[in-house]
Amino acid sequence: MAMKLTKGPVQLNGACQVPGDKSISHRAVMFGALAKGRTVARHFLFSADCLATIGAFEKLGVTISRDETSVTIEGVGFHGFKPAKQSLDMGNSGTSTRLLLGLLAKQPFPMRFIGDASLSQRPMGRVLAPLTQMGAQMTATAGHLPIEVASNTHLQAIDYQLPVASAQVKSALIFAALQADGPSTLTEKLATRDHTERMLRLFGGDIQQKGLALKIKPQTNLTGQTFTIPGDPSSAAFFIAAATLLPNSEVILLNVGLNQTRIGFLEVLGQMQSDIQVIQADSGFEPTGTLKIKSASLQAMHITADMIPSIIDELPLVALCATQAEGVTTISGAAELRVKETDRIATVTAELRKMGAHIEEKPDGMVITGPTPLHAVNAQLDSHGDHRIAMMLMVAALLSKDQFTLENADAVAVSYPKFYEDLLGLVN
Ligand SMILES: O=C(O)C1=C[C@@H](OP(=O)(O)O)[C@@H](O)[C@H](O)C1
Ligand SMILES: C=C(OP(=O)(O)O)C(=O)O
Repeated sequence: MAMKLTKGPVQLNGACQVPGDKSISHRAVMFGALAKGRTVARHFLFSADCLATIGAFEKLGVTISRDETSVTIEGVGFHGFKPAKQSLDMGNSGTSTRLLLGLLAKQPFPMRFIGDASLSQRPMGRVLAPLTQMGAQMTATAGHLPIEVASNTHLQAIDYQLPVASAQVKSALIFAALQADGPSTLTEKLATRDHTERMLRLFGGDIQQKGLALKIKPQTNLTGQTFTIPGDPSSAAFFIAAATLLPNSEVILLNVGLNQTRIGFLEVLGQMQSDIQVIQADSGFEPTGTLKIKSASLQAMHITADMIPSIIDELPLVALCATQAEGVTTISGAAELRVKETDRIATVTAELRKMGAHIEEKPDGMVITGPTPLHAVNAQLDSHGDHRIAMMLMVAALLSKDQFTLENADAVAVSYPKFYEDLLGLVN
């Protein structure tokens, strides 16, 4: 599908509530299935990625029902899954694949994991290596999907230093460690999103944290819960960027997740001199709040490796903001961007260059010189099938005020099916 707009607007105004957090929605289904009893997750994100997680559990015999905004999971416990008659199709979702490989590493029946063309090129060795060390029986083709998981009845505890900063790897190993034969220790290089740890505690589990080290005891007695999922800060980021960059804008975003491991984009924009007011709400199992964003003139900044995990999914937008900021912005230590839905260093550079941006590609980041006006006419913008690139380019195209076409615009279905509707609803 190609998105076409005939005339770019000049400002964004109004209030919006972005859909539920993608990372937390995946985990709600996973913990809901593993627990005993019923789980109800409100403000659930019904996007293609989360539907892949739901579909996998349904194939494993879990009953999951939904209404417009919530999902209900009838938990079966760690030992209640039934052999799937078909392959488990992970679609485009790295989170579903990696977390489920850990969660399902000890089942007394074989499984086959498959995914779409993009997912089938993404590295899975990062979870297969430690899971195999724990005793899981998994076979991939050169570290990629499809993956055959053999029947397995034993997992050994592990003491593991994560070589990449990845919440997906950490979470896969937490799920496996819950089913191991003794306590496991996982140590991170940099703090990554901690939604798995928080949700484990919410479901009655225990996980000890000391600095960057996690200690997990074997435990399979989780209890179903009812809770509300906060708005996804990574989806909110598109509105934050658009309101900041489009002059005379003022946007209020309600019920946005403000977990410390996810607010790097707010911190980066703050350092770039944005105008964002954060009103914290009462903290539940995940902190949330309201954001009020006004237009601002941005200044360049240097983004280094230690900041990357908390802005990993927002980096395409950081690059866009940098094209409008005064000075030279550098992003380094972000090589992980190369193994996302697309090589996001390459796609961001290529697409924003088409619009006239000054961006230089580096092996682990980008160097962006601003401010430069962006032009979308005849740019033939293309998301390359990557949802975050599609949404970033939509914001970039609004800035250009030009008529434009965005190829593969429907990629937004992966994390935010109603993105265009919500964004254009604030345009005036
Ligand atoms: O754990 C998660 O829910 C996620 C972790 C991150 O991936 P990595 O762990 O591969 O960095 C992030 O990019 C992805 O969108 C969601
Ligand atoms: C990288 C992402 O997701 P996943 O790894 O789950 O495909 C993302 O949503 O930007």
